[in-house]
Amino acid sequence: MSHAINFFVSSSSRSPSNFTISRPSVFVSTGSLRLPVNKSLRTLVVKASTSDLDEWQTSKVLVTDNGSGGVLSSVTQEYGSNNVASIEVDTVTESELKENGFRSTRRTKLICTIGPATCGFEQLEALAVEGMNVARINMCHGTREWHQMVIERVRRLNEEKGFAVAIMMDTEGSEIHMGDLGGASSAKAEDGEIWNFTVRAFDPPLPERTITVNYDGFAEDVKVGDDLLVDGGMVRFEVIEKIGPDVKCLCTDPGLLLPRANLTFWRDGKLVRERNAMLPTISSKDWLDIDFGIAEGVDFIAVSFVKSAEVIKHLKSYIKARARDGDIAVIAKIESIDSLRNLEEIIQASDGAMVARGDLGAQIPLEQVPSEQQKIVQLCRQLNRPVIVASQLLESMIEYPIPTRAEVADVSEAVRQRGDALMLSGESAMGQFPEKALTVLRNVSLRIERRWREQKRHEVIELPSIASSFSDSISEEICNSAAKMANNLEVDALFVYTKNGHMASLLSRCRPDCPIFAFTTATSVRRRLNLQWGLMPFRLNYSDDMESNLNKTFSLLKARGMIKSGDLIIAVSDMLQSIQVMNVP
Ligand SMILES: Nc1ncnc2c1ncn2[C@@H]1O[C@H](COP(=O)(O)OP(=O)(O)OP(=O)(O)O)[C@@H](O)[C@H]1O
Ligand SMILES: CC(=O)C(=O)O
Ligand SMILES: [K+]
Ligand SMILES: [Mg+2]
Repeated sequence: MSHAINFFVSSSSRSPSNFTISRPSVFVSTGSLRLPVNKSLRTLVVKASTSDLDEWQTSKVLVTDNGSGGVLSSVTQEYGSNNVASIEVDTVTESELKENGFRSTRRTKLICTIGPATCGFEQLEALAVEGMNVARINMCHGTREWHQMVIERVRRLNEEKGFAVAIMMDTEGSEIHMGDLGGASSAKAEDGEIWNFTVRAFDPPLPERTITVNYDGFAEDVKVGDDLLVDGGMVRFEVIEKIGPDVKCLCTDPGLLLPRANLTFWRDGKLVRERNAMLPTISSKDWLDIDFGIAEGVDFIAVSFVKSAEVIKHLKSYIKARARDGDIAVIAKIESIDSLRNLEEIIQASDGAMVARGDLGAQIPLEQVPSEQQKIVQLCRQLNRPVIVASQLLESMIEYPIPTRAEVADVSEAVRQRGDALMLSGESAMGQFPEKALTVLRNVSLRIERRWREQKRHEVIELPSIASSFSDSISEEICNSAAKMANNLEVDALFVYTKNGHMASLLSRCRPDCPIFAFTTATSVRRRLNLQWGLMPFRLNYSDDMESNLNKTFSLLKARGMIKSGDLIIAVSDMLQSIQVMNVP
Protein backbone atom coordinates (compact mmCIF):
# COMPACT_ATOMS: atom_id res chain seq x y z
CA MET A 1 0.00 0.00 0.00
CA SER A 2 1.34 3.41 -0.83
CA HIS A 3 0.37 6.62 0.81
CA ALA A 4 0.54 9.63 -1.36
CA ILE A 5 0.26 13.34 -1.72
CA ASN A 6 -1.38 13.98 -5.05
CA PHE A 7 -1.47 17.22 -6.94
CA PHE A 8 -3.47 16.98 -10.11
CA VAL A 9 -2.92 19.81 -12.52
CA SER A 10 -5.11 19.79 -15.58
CA SER A 11 -3.41 20.87 -18.76
CA SER A 12 -6.11 23.41 -19.65
CA SER A 13 -5.91 25.36 -16.42
CA ARG A 14 -2.79 26.16 -14.48
CA SER A 15 -4.50 25.98 -11.12
CA PRO A 16 -4.62 22.73 -9.23
CA SER A 17 -8.08 21.26 -9.69
CA ASN A 18 -7.66 18.49 -7.20
CA PHE A 19 -5.57 18.29 -4.08
CA THR A 20 -5.52 15.30 -1.78
CA ILE A 21 -3.34 14.29 1.10
CA SER A 22 -3.64 10.77 2.34
CA ARG A 23 -1.46 10.25 5.39
CA PRO A 24 1.96 10.97 3.94
CA SER A 25 4.82 9.09 5.51
CA VAL A 26 7.67 10.97 7.12
CA PHE A 27 11.29 10.48 6.39
CA VAL A 28 13.97 11.55 8.82
CA SER A 29 17.54 12.18 7.85
CA THR A 30 20.00 12.21 10.73
CA GLY A 31 23.33 12.94 9.17
CA SER A 32 24.60 9.81 7.55
CA LEU A 33 22.15 7.56 9.37
CA ARG A 34 18.83 7.59 7.59
CA LEU A 35 15.82 6.19 9.35
CA PRO A 36 12.69 5.30 7.49
CA VAL A 37 9.73 6.28 9.58
CA ASN A 38 6.21 5.06 9.22
CA LYS A 39 5.22 4.24 5.68
CA SER A 40 7.79 3.68 3.01
CA LEU A 41 6.34 5.59 0.10
CA ARG A 42 5.73 9.27 -0.47
CA THR A 43 4.36 10.45 -3.73
CA LEU A 44 3.99 13.80 -5.35
CA VAL A 45 1.98 13.34 -8.50
CA VAL A 46 1.74 16.19 -10.92
CA LYS A 47 -0.44 15.20 -13.81
CA ALA A 48 0.11 17.04 -17.05
CA SER A 49 -1.19 17.01 -20.58
CA THR A 50 -3.07 13.98 -21.77
CA SER A 51 -1.44 13.63 -25.16
CA ASP A 52 1.78 12.14 -23.78
CA LEU A 53 -0.22 9.77 -21.68
CA ASP A 54 -2.36 8.61 -24.58
CA GLU A 55 0.76 7.81 -26.47
CA TRP A 56 1.94 5.85 -23.50
CA GLN A 57 -1.15 3.69 -23.24
CA THR A 58 -0.66 2.52 -26.80
CA SER A 59 3.05 1.92 -26.60
CA LYS A 60 3.61 0.29 -23.27
CA VAL A 61 6.09 -2.14 -24.68
CA LEU A 62 8.43 -1.06 -27.36
CA VAL A 63 11.07 -3.52 -28.35
CA THR A 64 13.52 -2.83 -31.14
CA ASP A 65 15.74 -5.27 -32.91
CA ASN A 66 18.29 -2.55 -33.25
CA GLY A 67 21.42 -3.92 -31.69
CA SER A 68 22.04 -5.00 -28.17
CA GLY A 69 19.89 -7.57 -26.52
CA GLY A 70 22.11 -7.83 -23.47
CA VAL A 71 21.27 -11.51 -23.36
CA LEU A 72 23.78 -12.60 -20.79
CA SER A 73 22.94 -9.83 -18.43
CA SER A 74 19.19 -10.02 -18.53
CA VAL A 75 17.26 -11.64 -15.74
CA THR A 76 13.79 -12.91 -16.42
CA GLN A 77 10.99 -13.33 -13.95
CA GLU A 78 7.37 -14.32 -14.17
CA TYR A 79 4.87 -11.57 -13.51
CA GLY A 80 1.26 -12.70 -13.48
CA SER A 81 0.17 -15.48 -15.76
CA ASN A 82 1.71 -14.59 -19.08
CA ASN A 83 3.71 -11.46 -18.48
CA VAL A 84 7.41 -12.22 -18.58
CA ALA A 85 9.56 -9.45 -17.17
CA SER A 86 13.23 -8.94 -17.77
CA ILE A 87 15.69 -6.15 -17.25
CA GLU A 88 18.75 -5.45 -19.33
CA VAL A 89 21.80 -3.60 -18.14
CA ASP A 90 25.34 -3.82 -19.32
CA THR A 91 27.72 -6.10 -17.49
CA VAL A 92 30.14 -3.31 -16.62
CA THR A 93 27.52 -1.18 -14.88
CA GLU A 94 26.28 -4.21 -13.04
CA SER A 95 29.65 -5.25 -11.70
CA GLU A 96 30.64 -1.66 -10.88
CA LEU A 97 27.45 -1.30 -8.91
CA LYS A 98 27.92 -4.55 -7.07
CA GLU A 99 31.56 -3.98 -6.28
CA ASN A 100 31.51 -0.33 -5.36
CA GLY A 101 27.93 0.48 -4.46
CA PHE A 102 25.85 3.35 -5.77
CA ARG A 103 28.05 6.26 -4.90
CA SER A 104 31.20 5.22 -6.65
CA THR A 105 29.85 4.35 -10.05
CA ARG A 106 31.39 6.45 -12.80
CA ARG A 107 29.31 9.38 -14.01
CA THR A 108 31.48 10.63 -16.89
CA LYS A 109 31.01 8.64 -20.09
CA LEU A 110 33.91 7.39 -22.18
CA ILE A 111 34.25 7.22 -25.96
CA CYS A 112 36.98 5.37 -27.85
CA THR A 113 37.88 5.98 -31.47
CA ILE A 114 38.34 2.57 -33.05
CA GLY A 115 41.25 2.08 -35.43
CA PRO A 116 43.80 -0.55 -36.39
CA ALA A 117 44.92 -0.90 -32.75
CA THR A 118 41.47 -1.77 -31.44
CA CYS A 119 39.32 -3.25 -34.22
CA GLY A 120 39.72 -6.91 -33.19
CA PHE A 121 36.87 -8.54 -31.29
CA GLU A 122 39.03 -9.22 -28.23
CA GLN A 123 40.43 -5.70 -28.29
CA LEU A 124 36.92 -4.25 -28.48
CA GLU A 125 35.87 -6.47 -25.63
CA ALA A 126 38.82 -5.32 -23.55
CA LEU A 127 37.75 -1.69 -24.10
CA ALA A 128 34.15 -2.51 -23.19
CA VAL A 129 35.33 -4.15 -19.99
CA GLU A 130 37.41 -1.05 -19.19
CA GLY A 131 34.28 1.08 -19.53
CA MET A 132 33.93 2.21 -23.16
CA ASN A 133 30.38 3.53 -23.48
CA VAL A 134 30.56 4.59 -27.11
CA ALA A 135 32.74 3.34 -29.99
CA ARG A 136 33.55 6.02 -32.56
CA ILE A 137 34.40 5.30 -36.15
CA ASN A 138 35.95 8.11 -38.15
CA MET A 139 34.94 8.08 -41.82
CA CYS A 140 38.13 9.99 -42.66
CA HIS A 141 39.99 6.73 -42.32
CA GLY A 142 39.47 3.15 -43.41
CA THR A 143 37.12 1.62 -45.95
CA ARG A 144 33.39 1.14 -45.63
CA GLU A 145 33.95 -2.61 -45.34
CA TRP A 146 36.27 -1.98 -42.42
CA HIS A 147 33.72 0.23 -40.67
CA GLN A 148 31.02 -2.33 -41.28
CA MET A 149 33.20 -5.00 -39.71
CA VAL A 150 33.76 -2.85 -36.61
CA ILE A 151 30.03 -2.16 -36.26
CA GLU A 152 29.25 -5.85 -36.64
CA ARG A 153 31.78 -6.71 -33.93
CA VAL A 154 30.46 -4.13 -31.50
CA ARG A 155 26.93 -5.42 -32.05
CA ARG A 156 28.07 -8.98 -31.50
CA LEU A 157 29.87 -7.92 -28.35
CA ASN A 158 26.64 -6.38 -27.09
CA GLU A 159 24.58 -9.41 -27.96
CA GLU A 160 26.92 -12.11 -26.79
CA LYS A 161 28.56 -10.46 -23.81
CA GLY A 162 25.85 -8.20 -22.46
CA PHE A 163 27.40 -4.80 -23.15
CA ALA A 164 25.49 -1.80 -24.45
CA VAL A 165 28.21 0.00 -26.37
CA ALA A 166 26.72 2.63 -28.67
CA ILE A 167 28.20 3.50 -32.06
CA MET A 168 29.12 6.97 -33.23
CA MET A 169 29.94 7.66 -36.85
CA ASP A 170 32.05 10.77 -37.47
CA THR A 171 31.85 12.32 -40.93
CA GLU A 172 34.88 13.29 -42.95
CA GLY A 173 33.64 16.74 -43.89
CA SER A 174 35.14 18.68 -46.76
CA GLU A 175 37.70 20.87 -45.07
CA ILE A 176 41.06 20.78 -46.77
CA HIS A 177 43.13 17.76 -45.86
CA MET A 178 45.91 15.60 -47.22
CA GLY A 179 45.33 12.29 -48.94
CA ASP A 180 46.17 8.95 -47.42
CA LEU A 181 49.96 8.95 -48.14
CA GLY A 182 49.52 6.14 -50.65
CA GLY A 183 48.97 3.62 -47.86
CA ALA A 184 51.96 4.56 -45.67
CA SER A 185 51.09 5.00 -41.97
CA SER A 186 53.17 8.18 -41.73
CA ALA A 187 55.92 10.17 -43.47
CA LYS A 188 58.68 12.29 -42.00
CA ALA A 189 59.22 15.79 -43.33
CA GLU A 190 62.67 17.22 -42.55
CA ASP A 191 63.73 20.81 -42.19
CA GLY A 192 64.62 22.41 -45.54
CA GLU A 193 63.08 19.69 -47.71
CA ILE A 194 60.93 20.61 -50.70
CA TRP A 195 57.58 18.80 -50.82
CA ASN A 196 55.02 18.87 -53.59
CA PHE A 197 51.38 19.42 -52.54
CA THR A 198 49.22 18.57 -55.51
CA VAL A 199 45.60 18.21 -56.55
CA ARG A 200 46.59 15.58 -59.14
CA ALA A 201 45.43 12.01 -58.55
CA PHE A 202 48.03 9.27 -58.33
CA ASP A 203 47.89 5.53 -58.20
CA PRO A 204 49.98 4.36 -55.25
CA PRO A 205 52.83 4.44 -54.59
CA LEU A 206 53.10 8.23 -54.62
CA PRO A 207 56.25 9.87 -56.01
CA GLU A 208 58.70 10.78 -53.26
CA ARG A 209 57.84 13.83 -51.12
CA THR A 210 54.42 14.17 -52.68
CA ILE A 211 51.23 14.94 -50.79
CA THR A 212 47.84 14.82 -52.47
CA VAL A 213 45.26 17.40 -51.38
CA ASN A 214 41.51 16.68 -51.41
CA TYR A 215 40.39 20.17 -52.42
CA ASP A 216 40.49 21.00 -56.14
CA GLY A 217 40.74 24.74 -55.59
CA PHE A 218 43.88 24.37 -53.47
CA ALA A 219 46.49 25.31 -56.11
CA GLU A 220 44.43 28.33 -57.12
CA ASP A 221 43.85 29.56 -53.60
CA VAL A 222 47.30 29.46 -52.05
CA LYS A 223 49.83 32.19 -52.75
CA VAL A 224 53.60 32.11 -52.76
CA GLY A 225 54.69 33.11 -49.25
CA ASP A 226 51.70 31.49 -47.49
CA ASP A 227 52.36 29.27 -44.47
CA LEU A 228 50.88 25.80 -44.82
CA LEU A 229 50.17 24.13 -41.46
CA VAL A 230 49.61 20.40 -41.06
CA ASP A 231 47.37 19.51 -38.09
CA GLY A 232 47.49 23.02 -36.72
CA GLY A 233 51.28 23.27 -36.84
CA MET A 234 52.63 19.77 -36.18
CA VAL A 235 54.50 20.30 -39.45
CA ARG A 236 54.89 23.66 -41.19
CA PHE A 237 55.71 24.51 -44.82
CA GLU A 238 56.15 27.71 -46.77
CA VAL A 239 54.73 27.95 -50.30
CA ILE A 240 57.63 28.77 -52.63
CA GLU A 241 56.31 28.06 -56.14
CA LYS A 242 53.07 27.21 -57.94
CA ILE A 243 53.26 25.09 -61.11
CA GLY A 244 49.78 24.24 -62.47
CA PRO A 245 48.22 21.68 -60.09
CA ASP A 246 51.43 21.43 -58.06
CA VAL A 247 52.43 23.63 -55.14
CA LYS A 248 56.07 23.40 -54.10
CA CYS A 249 56.58 23.93 -50.39
CA LEU A 250 59.64 24.27 -48.17
CA CYS A 251 59.50 22.48 -44.83
CA THR A 252 60.18 25.05 -42.10
CA ASP A 253 59.05 23.06 -39.02
CA PRO A 254 59.88 19.36 -39.45
CA GLY A 255 57.65 16.59 -38.15
CA LEU A 256 55.55 13.54 -38.79
CA LEU A 257 52.87 13.67 -41.49
CA LEU A 258 49.86 11.43 -40.77
CA PRO A 259 47.36 10.23 -43.38
CA ARG A 260 44.50 12.67 -44.09
CA ALA A 261 45.91 15.28 -41.77
CA ASN A 262 44.11 18.61 -41.78
CA LEU A 263 45.66 21.49 -43.74
CA THR A 264 45.25 25.19 -43.07
CA PHE A 265 47.02 28.04 -44.78
CA TRP A 266 47.91 31.35 -43.27
CA ARG A 267 48.71 34.70 -44.87
CA ASP A 268 50.12 37.66 -42.93
CA GLY A 269 49.55 35.78 -39.69
CA LYS A 270 45.85 35.16 -40.43
CA LEU A 271 43.97 31.99 -41.28
CA VAL A 272 42.84 32.06 -44.91
CA ARG A 273 39.31 30.76 -44.84
CA GLU A 274 37.28 32.54 -47.48
CA ARG A 275 37.14 29.50 -49.73
CA ASN A 276 36.77 27.04 -46.86
CA ALA A 277 33.59 28.82 -45.97
CA MET A 278 32.22 27.85 -49.39
CA LEU A 279 32.93 24.14 -48.99
CA PRO A 280 29.89 22.07 -48.07
CA THR A 281 29.76 20.84 -44.46
CA ILE A 282 28.39 17.54 -45.71
CA SER A 283 30.14 16.48 -48.92
CA SER A 284 28.75 14.00 -51.45
CA LYS A 285 30.98 11.35 -49.89
CA ASP A 286 29.61 12.26 -46.44
CA TRP A 287 26.03 11.75 -47.69
CA LEU A 288 26.97 8.24 -48.84
CA ASP A 289 28.57 7.60 -45.45
CA ILE A 290 25.45 8.91 -43.73
CA ASP A 291 23.29 6.54 -45.80
CA PHE A 292 25.63 3.78 -44.70
CA GLY A 293 25.30 4.87 -41.07
CA ILE A 294 21.51 4.94 -41.31
CA ALA A 295 21.44 1.50 -42.92
CA GLU A 296 23.71 0.17 -40.18
CA GLY A 297 21.60 1.78 -37.48
CA VAL A 298 24.41 3.72 -35.80
CA ASP A 299 23.36 5.57 -32.64
CA PHE A 300 25.09 8.90 -33.26
CA ILE A 301 26.30 10.80 -36.30
CA ALA A 302 28.92 13.42 -35.46
CA VAL A 303 29.09 16.12 -38.11
CA SER A 304 32.56 17.57 -38.73
CA PHE A 305 33.16 21.29 -39.31
CA VAL A 306 29.61 22.43 -38.70
CA LYS A 307 29.20 26.07 -39.69
CA SER A 308 25.52 26.75 -39.06
CA ALA A 309 22.39 25.29 -37.54
CA GLU A 310 20.89 24.82 -41.00
CA VAL A 311 23.00 21.83 -41.89
CA ILE A 312 22.09 20.11 -38.63
CA LYS A 313 18.37 20.71 -39.22
CA HIS A 314 18.73 19.44 -42.77
CA LEU A 315 20.48 16.26 -41.64
CA LYS A 316 17.99 15.66 -38.85
CA SER A 317 15.05 15.84 -41.20
CA TYR A 318 16.87 13.57 -43.65
CA ILE A 319 17.42 11.02 -40.88
CA LYS A 320 13.85 11.30 -39.71
CA ALA A 321 12.60 10.45 -43.19
CA ARG A 322 15.04 7.59 -43.72
CA ALA A 323 16.00 5.95 -40.46
CA ARG A 324 14.11 2.94 -39.23
CA ASP A 325 13.33 4.40 -35.82
CA GLY A 326 14.21 7.95 -36.82
CA ASP A 327 16.32 8.08 -33.72
CA ILE A 328 19.94 8.63 -34.70
CA ALA A 329 21.23 11.50 -32.60
CA VAL A 330 23.14 14.22 -34.44
CA ILE A 331 26.22 15.61 -32.71
CA ALA A 332 27.62 18.95 -33.87
CA LYS A 333 31.41 19.06 -33.83
CA ILE A 334 32.59 22.47 -32.78
CA GLU A 335 35.92 22.82 -34.56
CA SER A 336 35.84 25.95 -36.66
CA ILE A 337 35.60 29.70 -36.29
CA ASP A 338 32.16 29.62 -37.93
CA SER A 339 30.86 27.10 -35.41
CA LEU A 340 31.94 29.38 -32.57
CA ARG A 341 30.17 32.31 -34.19
CA ASN A 342 26.87 30.41 -34.41
CA LEU A 343 27.37 28.33 -31.29
CA GLU A 344 24.05 28.69 -29.53
CA GLU A 345 21.84 28.05 -32.55
CA ILE A 346 23.99 25.11 -33.62
CA ILE A 347 23.72 23.50 -30.19
CA GLN A 348 19.99 24.19 -30.08
CA ALA A 349 19.52 22.42 -33.39
CA SER A 350 21.68 19.42 -32.43
CA ASP A 351 21.22 16.47 -30.09
CA GLY A 352 24.64 17.06 -28.61
CA ALA A 353 27.99 18.70 -29.26
CA MET A 354 31.66 17.80 -29.35
CA VAL A 355 34.47 20.14 -28.40
CA ALA A 356 36.77 18.92 -31.19
CA ARG A 357 39.88 20.57 -29.86
CA GLY A 358 42.17 19.14 -32.53
CA ASP A 359 40.89 21.14 -35.46
CA LEU A 360 39.56 23.93 -33.28
CA GLY A 361 43.10 24.55 -32.09
CA ALA A 362 44.22 24.81 -35.70
CA GLN A 363 41.75 27.62 -36.37
CA ILE A 364 41.91 29.75 -33.25
CA PRO A 365 44.87 30.66 -31.03
CA LEU A 366 45.70 27.67 -28.82
CA GLU A 367 45.44 29.73 -25.66
CA GLN A 368 41.80 30.41 -26.52
CA VAL A 369 40.84 26.71 -26.67
CA PRO A 370 40.38 26.13 -22.91
CA SER A 371 37.99 29.04 -22.46
CA GLU A 372 36.01 28.00 -25.54
CA GLN A 373 35.81 24.50 -24.09
CA GLN A 374 34.45 25.81 -20.83
CA LYS A 375 31.93 27.98 -22.63
CA ILE A 376 30.69 25.13 -24.84
CA VAL A 377 30.41 22.70 -21.92
CA GLN A 378 28.42 25.23 -19.92
CA LEU A 379 26.15 26.18 -22.80
CA CYS A 380 25.39 22.54 -23.57
CA ARG A 381 24.44 21.97 -19.96
CA GLN A 382 22.15 24.98 -20.00
CA LEU A 383 20.50 23.89 -23.23
CA ASN A 384 20.38 20.27 -22.05
CA ARG A 385 22.53 18.76 -24.77
CA PRO A 386 25.21 16.16 -23.99
CA VAL A 387 28.73 17.42 -24.60
CA ILE A 388 31.91 15.54 -25.42
CA VAL A 389 35.40 16.85 -24.72
CA ALA A 390 37.70 15.44 -27.38
CA SER A 391 41.26 15.29 -28.69
CA GLN A 392 44.71 15.00 -27.20
CA LEU A 393 43.42 14.18 -23.73
CA LEU A 394 46.19 11.61 -23.35
CA GLU A 395 48.15 12.19 -26.55
CA SER A 396 51.47 11.01 -25.10
CA MET A 397 49.91 7.61 -24.39
CA ILE A 398 49.96 6.90 -28.13
CA GLU A 399 53.59 6.05 -27.42
CA TYR A 400 54.00 5.76 -23.66
CA PRO A 401 52.26 3.59 -21.06
CA ILE A 402 51.63 6.50 -18.68
CA PRO A 403 50.32 9.99 -19.38
CA THR A 404 52.03 13.27 -18.59
CA ARG A 405 50.95 15.04 -15.42
CA ALA A 406 49.67 17.88 -17.57
CA GLU A 407 47.41 15.49 -19.49
CA VAL A 408 45.98 14.17 -16.24
CA ALA A 409 45.30 17.75 -15.18
CA ASP A 410 43.53 18.41 -18.49
CA VAL A 411 41.32 15.33 -18.09
CA SER A 412 40.58 16.34 -14.49
CA GLU A 413 39.48 19.76 -15.63
CA ALA A 414 37.09 18.32 -18.22
CA VAL A 415 35.60 16.06 -15.52
CA ARG A 416 35.42 18.97 -13.10
CA GLN A 417 33.54 21.00 -15.71
CA ARG A 418 31.12 18.07 -15.72
CA GLY A 419 31.16 17.42 -19.44
CA ASP A 420 29.10 14.36 -20.30
CA ALA A 421 31.82 12.41 -22.03
CA LEU A 422 35.55 12.21 -22.71
CA MET A 423 36.87 10.89 -25.99
CA LEU A 424 40.05 9.08 -26.97
CA SER A 425 41.27 9.55 -30.56
CA GLY A 426 44.71 8.38 -31.67
CA GLU A 427 45.30 6.93 -28.18
CA SER A 428 42.77 4.18 -28.88
CA ALA A 429 42.75 4.18 -32.70
CA MET A 430 46.42 3.62 -33.33
CA GLY A 431 48.24 3.98 -30.03
CA GLN A 432 50.27 1.36 -28.26
CA PHE A 433 48.28 1.46 -25.02
CA PRO A 434 44.57 1.84 -25.77
CA GLU A 435 43.32 -0.02 -22.70
CA LYS A 436 45.72 1.74 -20.38
CA ALA A 437 44.59 5.10 -21.76
CA LEU A 438 40.98 4.20 -21.11
CA THR A 439 41.87 3.11 -17.57
CA VAL A 440 43.47 6.50 -16.96
CA LEU A 441 40.30 8.27 -18.11
CA ARG A 442 38.21 6.04 -15.89
CA ASN A 443 40.37 6.44 -12.81
CA VAL A 444 40.70 10.19 -13.17
CA SER A 445 36.93 10.51 -13.69
CA LEU A 446 36.16 8.45 -10.60
CA ARG A 447 38.61 10.39 -8.47
CA ILE A 448 37.48 13.85 -9.49
CA GLU A 449 33.79 12.94 -9.27
CA ARG A 450 34.29 11.58 -5.76
CA ARG A 451 36.23 14.64 -4.66
CA TRP A 452 33.48 16.85 -6.01
CA ARG A 453 30.84 14.97 -4.01
CA GLU A 454 32.95 14.92 -0.86
CA GLN A 455 33.42 18.64 -1.08
CA LYS A 456 29.68 19.00 -1.64
CA ARG A 457 30.28 21.36 -4.48
CA HIS A 458 26.72 21.86 -5.59
CA GLU A 459 27.76 24.47 -8.04
CA VAL A 460 25.55 27.44 -8.51
CA ILE A 461 25.44 27.21 -12.27
CA GLU A 462 22.25 28.85 -13.38
CA LEU A 463 20.02 26.38 -15.21
CA PRO A 464 17.61 28.45 -17.25
CA SER A 465 14.19 27.08 -18.08
CA ILE A 466 14.29 25.40 -21.46
CA ALA A 467 10.78 23.97 -21.75
CA SER A 468 8.74 24.87 -24.80
CA SER A 469 5.36 23.76 -23.46
CA PHE A 470 3.54 23.66 -20.13
CA SER A 471 3.90 19.89 -20.01
CA ASP A 472 7.65 20.20 -20.63
CA SER A 473 7.85 22.79 -17.87
CA ILE A 474 6.30 20.33 -15.48
CA SER A 475 8.85 17.67 -16.44
CA GLU A 476 11.65 20.15 -15.98
CA GLU A 477 10.43 21.36 -12.58
CA ILE A 478 9.94 17.78 -11.44
CA CYS A 479 13.48 16.83 -12.44
CA ASN A 480 15.03 19.94 -10.87
CA SER A 481 13.12 19.29 -7.66
CA ALA A 482 13.84 15.58 -7.63
CA ALA A 483 17.56 16.17 -8.10
CA LYS A 484 17.58 18.74 -5.32
CA MET A 485 15.65 16.42 -3.02
CA ALA A 486 18.04 13.60 -3.88
CA ASN A 487 21.00 15.72 -2.79
CA ASN A 488 19.32 17.02 0.36
CA LEU A 489 18.01 13.63 1.46
CA GLU A 490 21.23 11.92 0.39
CA VAL A 491 19.28 9.23 -1.41
CA ASP A 492 21.08 6.27 -2.93
CA ALA A 493 19.70 6.59 -6.43
CA LEU A 494 17.25 8.37 -8.65
CA PHE A 495 15.01 6.15 -10.77
CA VAL A 496 13.54 7.57 -13.95
CA TYR A 497 11.01 5.81 -16.15
CA THR A 498 11.36 7.46 -19.50
CA LYS A 499 10.08 6.52 -22.92
CA ASN A 500 12.24 8.71 -25.12
CA GLY A 501 14.93 9.59 -22.60
CA HIS A 502 13.92 13.22 -22.13
CA MET A 503 13.20 13.03 -18.40
CA ALA A 504 16.46 11.12 -17.92
CA SER A 505 18.40 13.87 -19.66
CA LEU A 506 16.68 16.53 -17.53
CA LEU A 507 17.84 14.72 -14.40
CA SER A 508 21.33 14.26 -15.78
CA ARG A 509 21.45 17.98 -16.50
CA CYS A 510 21.14 18.65 -12.75
CA ARG A 511 24.29 16.56 -12.13
CA PRO A 512 22.94 15.14 -8.85
CA ASP A 513 25.17 13.45 -6.27
CA CYS A 514 23.61 10.01 -6.72
CA PRO A 515 23.53 7.89 -9.87
CA ILE A 516 20.45 7.91 -12.07
CA PHE A 517 18.90 4.58 -13.06
CA ALA A 518 17.12 5.27 -16.34
CA PHE A 519 14.52 2.69 -17.35
CA THR A 520 13.44 2.76 -20.93
CA THR A 521 11.52 0.36 -23.10
CA ALA A 522 13.62 0.82 -26.24
CA THR A 523 17.07 -0.65 -26.77
CA SER A 524 18.03 2.24 -29.04
CA VAL A 525 17.10 4.85 -26.41
CA ARG A 526 19.04 2.87 -23.85
CA ARG A 527 22.16 2.95 -25.98
CA ARG A 528 21.81 6.66 -26.67
CA LEU A 529 21.54 7.46 -22.96
CA ASN A 530 25.01 5.97 -22.69
CA LEU A 531 26.43 9.33 -23.71
CA GLN A 532 24.88 11.28 -20.84
CA TRP A 533 26.44 12.13 -17.54
CA GLY A 534 25.42 9.96 -14.58
CA LEU A 535 22.82 7.89 -16.40
CA MET A 536 22.77 4.12 -16.02
CA PRO A 537 20.46 3.01 -18.76
CA PHE A 538 18.34 -0.12 -18.31
CA ARG A 539 15.92 -1.66 -20.77
CA LEU A 540 12.72 -2.80 -19.19
CA ASN A 541 9.18 -3.39 -20.37
CA TYR A 542 6.79 -1.57 -18.13
CA SER A 543 3.21 -0.42 -17.89
CA ASP A 544 1.56 2.87 -16.99
CA ASP A 545 0.99 1.66 -13.43
CA MET A 546 3.89 3.16 -11.49
CA GLU A 547 3.36 1.13 -8.35
CA SER A 548 3.57 -2.11 -10.25
CA ASN A 549 6.55 -0.80 -12.26
CA LEU A 550 8.40 0.03 -9.08
CA ASN A 551 7.67 -3.31 -7.49
CA LYS A 552 8.76 -5.09 -10.62
CA THR A 553 11.96 -3.03 -10.85
CA PHE A 554 12.77 -3.63 -7.20
CA SER A 555 12.33 -7.39 -7.53
CA LEU A 556 14.42 -7.59 -10.68
CA LEU A 557 17.23 -5.42 -9.34
CA LYS A 558 17.22 -7.16 -5.97
CA ALA A 559 17.42 -10.51 -7.70
CA ARG A 560 20.52 -9.23 -9.45
CA GLY A 561 22.02 -7.87 -6.23
CA MET A 562 22.04 -4.36 -7.63
CA ILE A 563 19.90 -2.86 -4.87
CA LYS A 564 18.85 -4.04 -1.45
CA SER A 565 16.05 -3.56 1.04
CA GLY A 566 16.30 -0.24 2.80
CA ASP A 567 18.04 1.64 -0.01
CA LEU A 568 16.48 5.04 -0.37
CA ILE A 569 15.42 6.09 -3.82
CA ILE A 570 13.50 8.84 -5.54
CA ALA A 571 11.53 7.82 -8.60
CA VAL A 572 10.22 10.06 -11.35
CA SER A 573 8.39 9.11 -14.50
CA ASP A 574 7.31 10.78 -17.68
CA MET A 575 4.00 8.96 -17.86
CA LEU A 576 2.71 10.03 -14.47
CA GLN A 577 4.91 13.10 -14.02
CA SER A 578 5.43 12.24 -10.40
CA ILE A 579 8.07 12.27 -7.68
CA GLN A 580 8.09 9.38 -5.24
CA VAL A 581 10.44 8.95 -2.30
CA MET A 582 10.73 5.48 -0.86
CA ASN A 583 12.83 2.81 0.69
CA VAL A 584 13.33 -0.33 -1.31
CA PRO A 585 11.02 -2.82 0.42
N1 LIG B 1 39.93 3.62 -39.16
C1 LIG B 1 41.18 4.02 -39.05
N2 LIG B 1 42.13 3.46 -39.79
C2 LIG B 1 43.42 3.86 -39.69
N3 LIG B 1 43.84 4.82 -38.87
C3 LIG B 1 42.93 5.42 -38.10
C4 LIG B 1 41.55 5.06 -38.15
N4 LIG B 1 40.88 5.84 -37.31
C5 LIG B 1 41.79 6.65 -36.74
N5 LIG B 1 43.03 6.40 -37.21
C6 LIG B 1 44.28 7.05 -36.82
O1 LIG B 1 44.14 7.64 -35.53
C7 LIG B 1 44.41 9.03 -35.59
C8 LIG B 1 43.50 9.78 -34.66
O2 LIG B 1 42.16 9.42 -34.91
P1 LIG B 1 41.02 10.50 -35.10
O3 LIG B 1 39.81 9.81 -35.53
O4 LIG B 1 40.90 11.33 -33.90
O5 LIG B 1 41.63 11.32 -36.31
P2 LIG B 1 41.56 12.77 -36.72
O6 LIG B 1 41.82 12.69 -38.19
O7 LIG B 1 42.46 13.58 -35.87
O8 LIG B 1 40.07 13.24 -36.41
P3 LIG B 1 39.13 14.22 -37.23
O9 LIG B 1 39.39 13.95 -38.67
O10 LIG B 1 37.76 13.84 -36.85
O11 LIG B 1 39.50 15.59 -36.85
C9 LIG B 1 44.24 9.41 -37.04
O12 LIG B 1 45.03 10.49 -37.40
C10 LIG B 1 44.67 8.14 -37.76
O13 LIG B 1 46.06 8.14 -37.91
C1 LIG C 1 37.79 15.11 -32.93
C2 LIG C 1 38.08 16.06 -33.96
O1 LIG C 1 37.54 16.03 -35.02
C3 LIG C 1 39.05 17.11 -33.67
O2 LIG C 1 39.48 17.26 -32.53
O3 LIG C 1 39.40 17.83 -34.61
K1 LIG D 1 36.12 13.17 -38.88
MG1 LIG E 1 38.39 17.35 -36.47
